[in-house]
Amino acid sequence: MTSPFPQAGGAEQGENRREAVVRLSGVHRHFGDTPAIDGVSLTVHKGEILGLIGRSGAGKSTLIRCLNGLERPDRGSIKIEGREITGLSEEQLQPLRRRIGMIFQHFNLLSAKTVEENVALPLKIEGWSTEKRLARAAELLDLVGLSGKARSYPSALSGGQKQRVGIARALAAGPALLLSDEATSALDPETTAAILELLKDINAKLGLTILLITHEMEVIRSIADRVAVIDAGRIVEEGPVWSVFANPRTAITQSLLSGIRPHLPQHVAARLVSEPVGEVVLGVDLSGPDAGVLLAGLSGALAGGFRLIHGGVEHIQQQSVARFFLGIPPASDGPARAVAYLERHGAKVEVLGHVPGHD
Ligand SMILES: Nc1ncnc2c1ncn2[C@@H]1O[C@H](COP(=O)(O)OP(=O)(O)OP(=O)(O)O)[C@@H](O)[C@H]1O
Repeated sequence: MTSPFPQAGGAEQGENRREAVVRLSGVHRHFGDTPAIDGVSLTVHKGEILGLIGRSGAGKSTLIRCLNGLERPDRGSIKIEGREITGLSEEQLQPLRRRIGMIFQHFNLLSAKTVEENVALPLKIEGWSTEKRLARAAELLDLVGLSGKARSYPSALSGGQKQRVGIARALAAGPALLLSDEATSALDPETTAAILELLKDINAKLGLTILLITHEMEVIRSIADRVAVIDAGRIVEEGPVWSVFANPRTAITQSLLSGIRPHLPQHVAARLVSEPVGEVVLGVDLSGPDAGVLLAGLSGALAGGFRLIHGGVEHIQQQSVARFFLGIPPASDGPARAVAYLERHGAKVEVLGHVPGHD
């Protein structure tokens, strides 16, 4: 049987890496005075997982609706697999919509149909025979780890299982793109991790291209290759996930990251003063291979030592991304030497203030 999936595979995948599945150029969609989408240019490359993150009202839903042709941009271009969709009629859009599989926050399963019927439904629309549909549904349920549930009804499933059915259904017709719209927002952390792991697995196994819409940086960190940050209808920052985590340039990205990046503990922050009394507190950001060994080196370079107040090193896409807070004794040239040492090793250092009493 030929596979309905876009195939992954060594060299072939490497060559296709930069091929665009979706390309938006200068897309605008205004509602009265509200620029819901305000000049968005964004490309989703074949085989990648692109995370699109933004706060409520940033324009994510409008962008999705433009992508599947439910909303027409005021201007700009949207290409799916190289084909311009903005001028197409409803009828012309139908086959293109089927190139995009979608999964949703609330799963959107049909409660009166069994799991296998839900999964097979898109194939009915494609005109597949019952036998072929059920065989494909069985294959997909196996892929998402739900082989034993084919005859169950959605009401008998957990949230995580329902989303697995949603994923199987979205993949049924062999889409070019899987669009995940807040697909884990209704799930607990453990189930979220399992579903994200499954998406990552399918991406690796099948080379499936995924556009992941979310308001949670945690989700982006777990599985995305690249991230684009949308704010007030504009893409304000875009890049490899590790790079944006290591060096968020905009206030909105910093704010979206604030919940999951180490920050100076409140009780220390409350005691910070600007006058040069007591220990100097430094905020240090560093990405790259040196992050893990930097502190050992700093220890050797500073006669008076230092205090690790908070923070650590995490690994994103095989890159180490470090963020920590140090207390340096004020004596002699310790703080200046610490800053010079850290900057020499590529760290971004911020002098946050002094903590009186910590001498
Ligand atoms: N049909 C509409 N009519 C008028 N304004 C709209 C319409 N759809 C969206 N908007 C406005 O466009 C902006 C972007 O909305 P959108 O729903 O795309 O944001 P979002 O990022 O998806 O938010 P959420 O995460 O809350 O769903 C908001 O200011 C919203 O009020």
